[in-house]
Amino acid sequence: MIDNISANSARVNPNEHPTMASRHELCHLPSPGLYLPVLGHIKILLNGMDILRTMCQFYEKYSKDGILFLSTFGLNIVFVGDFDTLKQIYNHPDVQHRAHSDPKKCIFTHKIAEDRGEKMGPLKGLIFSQEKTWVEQRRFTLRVLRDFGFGKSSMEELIQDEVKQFTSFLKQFTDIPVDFEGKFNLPVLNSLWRISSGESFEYTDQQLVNITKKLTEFFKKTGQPISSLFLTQPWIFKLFPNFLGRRDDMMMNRSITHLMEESIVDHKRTLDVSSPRDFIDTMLIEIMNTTDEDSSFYKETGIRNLVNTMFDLFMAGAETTSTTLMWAILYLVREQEIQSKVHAELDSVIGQSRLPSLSDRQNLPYTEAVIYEIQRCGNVMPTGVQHMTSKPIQINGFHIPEDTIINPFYPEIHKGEYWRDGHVFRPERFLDDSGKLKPDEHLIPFCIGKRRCLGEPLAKAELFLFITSLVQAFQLLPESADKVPTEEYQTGITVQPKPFKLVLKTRF
Ligand code: HEM
Repeated sequence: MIDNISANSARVNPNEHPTMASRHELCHLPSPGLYLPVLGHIKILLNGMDILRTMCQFYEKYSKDGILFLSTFGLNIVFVGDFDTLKQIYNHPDVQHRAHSDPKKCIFTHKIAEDRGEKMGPLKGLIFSQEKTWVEQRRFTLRVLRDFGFGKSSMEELIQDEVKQFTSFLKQFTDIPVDFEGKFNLPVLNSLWRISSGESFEYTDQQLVNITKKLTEFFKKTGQPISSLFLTQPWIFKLFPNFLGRRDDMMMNRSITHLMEESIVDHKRTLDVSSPRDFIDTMLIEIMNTTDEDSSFYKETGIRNLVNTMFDLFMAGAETTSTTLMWAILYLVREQEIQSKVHAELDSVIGQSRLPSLSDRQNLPYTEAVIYEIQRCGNVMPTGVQHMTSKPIQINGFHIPEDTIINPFYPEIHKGEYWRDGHVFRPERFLDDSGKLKPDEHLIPFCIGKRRCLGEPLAKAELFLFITSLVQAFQLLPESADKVPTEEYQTGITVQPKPFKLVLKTRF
């Protein structure tokens, strides 16, 4: 059960910590016990470097009714590992914020704005905005992306072009051990960039190769507990500006902002209001037509929202999709029997003379089930994206104060008790007795509720077209019989497989 608490119930003392609920209001929640000011739950810090493994152990040992409260370096987070509880919470109108209700107290979003070189303050764009700005930006982005591509055949053609280019690029690596790390970043990013800005990059574009590399590093680093210091102890970074490589992060963020700004300037110069070409043109026209000063599309505010929304699409869409594709390759290499079944299904439905298309999906239930299983086991965002309560709520009998961070806990949602053999890669769990695809609402890689992933249709199309086209063209083999890649991972916001090599053999 989830309820609102009446307006006069316990409120947060905003002086105690500027970004989150106070300690005494959270200490009744299920947690690993001893919880010190600044350091937080000391057991997390004593438990070694693998934060994800530690969290799984703690979830098993200390959670109650799907709830676990953890604090590291003063960052207090409630994790939810129960599907039904998460469904209620993430649909709740008072759990749709990303940050503190008072913009002055959003250290998290101030940091992001500062990193991006944003002079107009925090909460711009899509992922990190809330309330009016978020509603307007999300509605607009969904509509425009739908008109320009998402769910349309034009989107499919763009991705297919990219897949073709990528498959022929890979032909130079056949029959030798090859490391795939980073190889999906550019084609994935190109599909997204083509849809939103009408442009595309060369795979050899050094500036872009560097940005994608830095973005990957940034995703890895930000998932570590020590990175909580950014949010809770900003004074450290005033004293030591390059602590934890913060200056590099800022440079990386600013080069992405710069890329967006340049593209917007180019679009402004060549804009024809009667014939918008892409997302940027359409938003520029919306900005030109907006006279309401409170609108997130008004004049310079509108431009800054455009820059940040573009940044958000780039950031949210590239790393998640390419990491999922890395897990796809890993599981296909590990599971040769499953790969053979996919080959057989693709050969019988599509053959060799044409590329797979989205309309083939309905005739490829086994392949679709394999993709579901890749998303379930790969679990690329183990703690999703944070939400914050804008009012106190009651969950499963627990009081959660206003301005508390809430994250999903995917290792439990995607691999826990519900799935019985959740740690086994078994696509058949998504098929019924007659071999038809059997989706399961507990599989939620794109999350659930009002803020669920906005790029889901694009991501699903990319996963399907990249995976099927690669398997159609190649046999993916381990480097040698005794070097089968393991499911070992590198933690961060997204979880990547540890680097491994495979051998590609051309099939036709
Ligand atoms: C396999 C690929 C992907 C996965 C696993 C994924 C997963 C997620 C998750 C878990 C969230 C958080 C939802 C929440 O806060 O409740 C999210 C949000 C978001 N995703 Fe994705 N995503 C993927 C691909 C994409 C793509 C391709 C795009 C870009 C077009 C995209 C754009 C976004 C945006 C803009 C948000 C923020 C939505 C909001 O705050 O309203 N994602 N995604």
